[in-house]
Amino acid sequence: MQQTNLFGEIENGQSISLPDADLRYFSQYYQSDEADQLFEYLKAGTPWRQDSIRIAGIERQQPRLSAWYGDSDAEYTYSGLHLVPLPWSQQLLAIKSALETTCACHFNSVLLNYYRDQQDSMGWHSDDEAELGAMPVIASLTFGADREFALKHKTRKELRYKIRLKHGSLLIMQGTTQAHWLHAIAKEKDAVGPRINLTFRRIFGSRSPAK
Ligand SMILES: O=C(O)CCC(=O)C(=O)O
Ligand SMILES: [Fe+2]
Repeated sequence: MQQTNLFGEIENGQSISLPDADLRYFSQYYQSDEADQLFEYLKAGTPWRQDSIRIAGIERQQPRLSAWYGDSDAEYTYSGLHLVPLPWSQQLLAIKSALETTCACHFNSVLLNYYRDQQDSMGWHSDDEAELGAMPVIASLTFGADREFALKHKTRKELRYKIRLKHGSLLIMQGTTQAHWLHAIAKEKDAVGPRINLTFRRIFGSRSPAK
């Protein structure tokens, strides 16, 4: 993790100012050698699955691999897919603890997504499921290839934003971001190497409160 200054802030955090959103970006939350190690560890050490989800009654394989870790009671359902968490690894717990200090908040689960190449993607969505509460804090870490993270406002169609999330970067989405904005990772035309993204979340309504 980056050095903190006297005020406990990470030097290179920057706010992305968009209406109705609260976004902070740390382009080098992990320095490249540590980010390289985490990428290799996560790629090789995660039991990746390709789940199917049901959209408008049609069953489709997700265009990426994923895995869900968390406290044993942090179950999560979206698009008809019910996810039961894998138990935390030491590495994921260490990352979680660093992020909790940075965000001054608690997480009880993490969704890992593995985009194998330029053909893998994630469609437009908001992370606004009821289990995440009204104004979720979502901490999104990226390892591996740069991919474009696109945002569009739900009602003000002229408002769009794109950022290439870098290896070792952290994007924090909080406040009203999920209520007002959609986000996506589009397929790309040119060849792109593998990318792993981790979104740390806090699921409410689990059988016991998050520690
Ligand atoms: O891969 C990313 O950067 C986005 C992942 C995402 O939006 C999600 O897991 O909900
Ligand atoms: Fe998302």
